[in-house]
Amino acid sequence: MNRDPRGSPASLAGRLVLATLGFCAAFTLLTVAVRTASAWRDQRNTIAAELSQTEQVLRRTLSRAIWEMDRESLEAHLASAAKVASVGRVTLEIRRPGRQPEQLLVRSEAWQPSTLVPTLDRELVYEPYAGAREVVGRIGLDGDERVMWARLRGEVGSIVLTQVLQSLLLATLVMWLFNRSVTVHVRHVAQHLAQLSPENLSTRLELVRPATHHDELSLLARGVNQLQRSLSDYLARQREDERELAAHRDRLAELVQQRTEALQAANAQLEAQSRCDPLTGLPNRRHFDEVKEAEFRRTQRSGQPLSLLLCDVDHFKHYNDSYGHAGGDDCLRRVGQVLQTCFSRAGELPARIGGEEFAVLLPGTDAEGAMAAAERLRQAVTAVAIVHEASNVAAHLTLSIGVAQFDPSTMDRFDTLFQQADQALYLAKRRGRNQVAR
Ligand SMILES: Nc1nc2c(ncn2[C@@H]2O[C@H](COP(=O)(O)OP(=O)(O)OP(=O)(O)O)[C@@H](O)[C@H]2O)c(=O)[nH]1
Repeated sequence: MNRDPRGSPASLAGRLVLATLGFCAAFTLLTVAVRTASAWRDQRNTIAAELSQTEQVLRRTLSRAIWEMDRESLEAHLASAAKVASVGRVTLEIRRPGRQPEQLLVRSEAWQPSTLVPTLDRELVYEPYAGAREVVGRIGLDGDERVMWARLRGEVGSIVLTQVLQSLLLATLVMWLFNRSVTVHVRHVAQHLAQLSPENLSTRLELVRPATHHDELSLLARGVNQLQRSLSDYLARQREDERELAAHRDRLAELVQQRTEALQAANAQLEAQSRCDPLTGLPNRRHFDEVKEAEFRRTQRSGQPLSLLLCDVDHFKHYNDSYGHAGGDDCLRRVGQVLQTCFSRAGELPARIGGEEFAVLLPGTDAEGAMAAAERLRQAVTAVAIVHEASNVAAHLTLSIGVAQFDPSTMDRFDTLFQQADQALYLAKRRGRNQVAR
């Protein structure tokens, strides 16, 4: 059950009953006041009627008793009149010709004069024979206020009792009807709403009562079911959108991955191409320069030997002139293949460093080893037998090779080693080409 912020039960039926009781109490007060005023009037009229009735009963007998001077009878009648409940006092004035009027007075015990109760005052007339009417006295009757109040109290008590009973019965009926037709269903709706979750939105709200009832509660139930349907549709759409979004996200991630891999491959290719001579496929001058410095420093640190071969195609200008530039390119390509074949061990670095110039870096190889390797290369190029008719050295293409070994005592830069290999190459050229010099 919901409770208000102060913790007291927030019962609609309870509040309705309190309001009904409050209204009934005010209505009862008003009704009691009106009915009491009416009862007051009725009581006065009743007492006036009783006084009049008493006077009518007494009139004749008293008139005769006065006429006949029957004092005993007079007093007896007066006493019986005083015994009537609503009569508080009886006053009798006796008139006789030639005499002072005489007054007889009978009153009930503790009677008090009051202006609230009715009184009655009549002449007494006696008619000893037809046509002879004579006034023999007066009779006065005063009502008894205490009797009127006692009767009024009884009547007001019954009025109050019936009104209170009526109010209580009405409040009970209202509460019972309200509980049965409203509170029970409102609680059911609240319980249904409290148990709702995205998983059970399809559970319809059904009021426990005949379906023929069409009122505000039916509207409420219809509204709740409509809202549940809308929410359910909305959540389904949202789930579908999320699924699509996730699929798009996965596809996007896949595309990004593919693009990244393609970019990385392209970068790697560019990186490789930037270090590769496109004509021969050998490492180019840039790659050679990077590696040579690293190997030079490593040799300085480790004390391992390091040798360098500088190779130059003999009379290549004539070759170009004889077989054209394309033929020259093809020739360079074949020389490159020979270099790659001869120096394929780990650490060996053959490279094209100029037009028809090649270099070979040989880490861990001393001068003798380098000389032998250079000779093997020279012979390998000769063995390929690339026809070079314009050469005055041989009928085939030849190589001149300069060899130098790193000497830590005299060399502090790679350039020094390079210069020494270049001088050896120059020497090989000068000695007649197609040879290895040191
Ligand atoms: N086809 C071709 N020719 C090139 C390339 N690079 C340089 N050359 C040519 O190679 C020739 C080198 O000639 P030189 O420097 O005079 O040397 P050489 O003719 O080999 O004479 P020696 O070295 O003294 O034997 C030049 O004619 C250049 O044009 C190239 O990539 N392709």
